[in-house]
Amino acid sequence: MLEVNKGYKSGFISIIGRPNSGKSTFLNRVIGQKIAIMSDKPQTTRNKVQGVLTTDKQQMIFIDTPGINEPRHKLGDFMLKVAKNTLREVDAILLMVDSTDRIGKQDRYILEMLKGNETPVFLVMNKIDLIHPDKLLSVIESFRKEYDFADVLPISALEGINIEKLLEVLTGYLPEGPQYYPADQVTDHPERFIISELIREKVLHLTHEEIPHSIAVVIEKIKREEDSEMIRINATIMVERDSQKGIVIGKKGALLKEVGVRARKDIEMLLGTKVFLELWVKVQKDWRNKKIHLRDFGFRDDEY
Ligand SMILES: Nc1nc2c(ncn2[C@@H]2O[C@H](COP(=O)(O)OP(=O)(O)OP(=O)(O)O)[C@@H](O)[C@H]2O)c(=O)[nH]1
Repeated sequence: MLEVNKGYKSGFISIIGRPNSGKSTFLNRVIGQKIAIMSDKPQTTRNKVQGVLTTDKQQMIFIDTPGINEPRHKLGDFMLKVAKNTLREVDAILLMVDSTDRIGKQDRYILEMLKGNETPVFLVMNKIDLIHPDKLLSVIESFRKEYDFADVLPISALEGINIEKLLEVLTGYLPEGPQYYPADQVTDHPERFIISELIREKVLHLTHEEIPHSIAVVIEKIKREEDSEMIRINATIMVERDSQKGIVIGKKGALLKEVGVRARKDIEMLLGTKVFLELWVKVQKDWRNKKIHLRDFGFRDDEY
């Protein structure tokens, strides 16, 4: 699942902009029925995953970046740093603007925060259904004077104008990458995080120093078996190097098996039912670079 298939693209996209600019309307429009609203993410998550758009060619993960819209005095230095770091690590940023508004103090504040950041920023001029094209051009001009946008994309989130075009442009900026979320995932499972942590804990316990804490466990599937109380869980342990894969699997699979036995016991306690746990180990070279994102997905990071 998390292997990078050649040509498959995936990435994290931060949607920022003033309140009322149409961010929610946009997300609903983009993702519609396909939305996987991650409303039950653990409270510790910093950036909320708002929706995942999966096709056979790409996966776009839209995240909310708290703190961006706040005036500076309301933010601690730490939060500000966190927000800035996030914006540096996503693959694209959509700055959503209500085209009927003039550029304002808050927009300037956001643009100021983006300066020096190399992530492509797209100016999304929303609500074009409400504005004359001539006026639109002058508003765009006032924004472009302030920032070097990767592209300017006029849309109407409400009426669905130019949405496909926007996605197409965005796709061009996504890197090749794995499918982070299963395609069929409609809602996130609240126990998902705890289960992944239980498995991760067993791996770390049984491997000592050789395996860094940055390993992650991705729960691919949690499914109740038909006609039985048994729950089937498929999980992948992500490591960074082949050598680590060998360690986690162990001689003739002994270590992985032990991880499975111990984790299964705990998970059965947690869920109060029999569990069939299937574990895989995969090497994902770029894993560490995606660390920030993964933390947002509910993976703990002890170094943070
Ligand atoms: N005419 C028109 N109205 C829109 C469009 N997009 C959003 N709106 C309206 O603008 C208002 C604000 O939209 P939201 O999607 O809630 O805005 P938001 O940016 O998510 O707002 P916050 O949650 O406060 O940050 C709503 O009444 C929407 O119906 C559009 O393209 N055209």
